[in-house]
Amino acid sequence: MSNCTSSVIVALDFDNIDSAKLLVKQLSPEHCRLKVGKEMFTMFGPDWVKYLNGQGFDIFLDLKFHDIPSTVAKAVKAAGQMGVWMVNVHASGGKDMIEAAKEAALKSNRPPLLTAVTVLTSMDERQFSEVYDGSDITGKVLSLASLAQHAGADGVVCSAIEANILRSRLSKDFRLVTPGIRPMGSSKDDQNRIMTPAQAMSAGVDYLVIGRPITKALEPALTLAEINASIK
Ligand SMILES: O=c1ccn([C@@H]2O[C@H](COP(=O)(O)O)[C@@H](O)[C@H]2O)c(=O)[nH]1
Repeated sequence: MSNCTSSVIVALDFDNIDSAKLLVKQLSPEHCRLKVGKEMFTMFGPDWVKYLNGQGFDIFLDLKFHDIPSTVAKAVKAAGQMGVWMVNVHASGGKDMIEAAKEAALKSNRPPLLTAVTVLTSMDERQFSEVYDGSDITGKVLSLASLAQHAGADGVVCSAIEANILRSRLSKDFRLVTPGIRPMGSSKDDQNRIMTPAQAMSAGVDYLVIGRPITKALEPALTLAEINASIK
């Protein structure tokens, strides 16, 4: 584990490892954690995660496993062996799947935190209603988060918009990990449920996942420093 003092997790979504390494060299493990997602893991695999770990960063492996319990358990075990700090599954995979994932995580020497994705932050009401009938986003996030907590997850991935209600209904140490974070004035891209870093922290979020507003900034380290200052 690093001695990170920040709540920011920088999402590394690059199709080129040299560009990603150039960015990482400008960042410090004290000032942020890093997230490796589907694109970079598919292209560069466990070696990329080990490289970042070797630079001293805590790594959130964001592969959002969603499969039968035994398959997810084996994937989480493999993630634990890679030494990641956090790994995630889809909460909609159900209680048995989350329990199996948690059991597998606990078998690691240094068990990763297990979080469960509720409703993707890119989803607005229209997209949501095309997938789920007869419920609203907040209600669905709350029910998936309660399920995840009862199944032993350490927290959920949700939008900061839901943080207030989750904080009031779930245990205090249940981690809220929120993508869809946009500093004032930055493009929302394909995110729909967004908040600024300061708004999210006031709503009770534990970790802010921020990708493009930092990775595409002219001066990523400066942008990160400004975000960190805004949430002190
Ligand atoms: O609901 C979710 C779950 C995961 N993500 C991931 O977070 C980052 C966000 O990147 P930005 O560039 O800041 O939009 C990205 O890697 C997603 O895969 C999410 O956005 N929403």
